[in-house]
Amino acid sequence: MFQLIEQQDGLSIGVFGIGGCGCNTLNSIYEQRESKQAKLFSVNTDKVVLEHTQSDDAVLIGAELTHGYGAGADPEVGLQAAQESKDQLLTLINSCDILLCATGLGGGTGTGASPYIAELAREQNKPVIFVATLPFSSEGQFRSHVAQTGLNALKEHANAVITLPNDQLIQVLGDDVDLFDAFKHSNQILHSLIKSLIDMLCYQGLINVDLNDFAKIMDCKGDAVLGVGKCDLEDEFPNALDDALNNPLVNQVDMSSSSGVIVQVNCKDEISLGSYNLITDTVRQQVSPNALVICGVSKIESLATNYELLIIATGASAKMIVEPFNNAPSSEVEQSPAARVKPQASDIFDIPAFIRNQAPAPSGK
Ligand SMILES: Nc1nc2c(ncn2[C@@H]2O[C@H](COP(=O)(O)OP(=O)(O)OP(=O)(O)O)[C@@H](O)[C@H]2O)c(=O)[nH]1
Repeated sequence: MFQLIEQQDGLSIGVFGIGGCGCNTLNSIYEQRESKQAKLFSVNTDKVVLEHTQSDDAVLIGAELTHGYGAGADPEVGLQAAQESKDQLLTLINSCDILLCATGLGGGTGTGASPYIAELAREQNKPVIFVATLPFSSEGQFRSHVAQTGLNALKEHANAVITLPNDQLIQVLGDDVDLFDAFKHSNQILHSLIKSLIDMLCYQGLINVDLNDFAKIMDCKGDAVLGVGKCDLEDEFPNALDDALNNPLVNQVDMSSSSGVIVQVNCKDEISLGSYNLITDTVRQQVSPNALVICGVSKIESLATNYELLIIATGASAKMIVEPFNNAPSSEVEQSPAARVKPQASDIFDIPAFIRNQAPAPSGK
């Protein structure tokens, strides 16, 4: 259990982007952020990616171990890199009250460093929430297995882990979607989940969900789901609710098994009591009568739409599980970081880091 947290003048939220995917998400958040209440921290073993990530503070983890060349898709290297940089990570962790982290599971840095960062945060009594992508099936069984092992480790330490399987990008956006557009879309979802959390925690609500309510819900073990729905008119609430509860890009969980739920309604102006009741009743009907349901309402004039619903359910069981790993073909086992050399082209950041890293090293380097 968490100790009660004294909320001072302002809550300090640390948004951590860990590994290549996490850093891409930070770039998207940085470009669109409205307030500096949330501090953005990039964490990577890859120096070049870090230099191209927009954040308030950056930590190159494992500089001695990897020389800034990434973790080579080896989570053990990601873990050791984070352990080498424990003091710098602790400085960042201790500068915030709550950690919201974005990462991509399946590579070395995010998969290896994330559970360790979550563990450090829990030791410091800080609530820590992860939003993590799972790799495309086409990336191979080796990466799926690495991701699944990392996810299990992450769940042991983080308060809540929300997963976005990349495969669902294809199902939702279609086979023809450009890979970069698909990632942009996914990063936008990661961004919107994190932004809604920041809004809920930072704005003083009419009915307020504070950090201790939040910590209570986050303390319910099991799978977590977090969804956002938006609308301009009150009679569009059923659709917005459906969007929040059934975002096809977020791994679905069985709401009826969930033991804790936060329903947060943000509105630009006001909301009728009838609509508020409709929203909270609909959510209550989906969960067990014993579940702890906390509802909040905040007025946020800067919202892009008139209403925004945020639903966080924890302690649930997953509806969808990543296929277990059998035998990884040896050809899929990737090179060690020391054996890899990075290309230097200046337009390289048009290519997601994990694809860049699979490209053969340029000859002569
Ligand atoms: N949705 C989304 N997924 C990404 C993105 N970048 C990478 N991924 C996914 O995340 C997984 C891990 O890739 P990275 O984040 O680049 O890897 P890393 O954690 O930095 O690890 P190393 O490169 O081995 O040091 C990949 O297998 C992809 O499935 C992105 O921008 N968006």
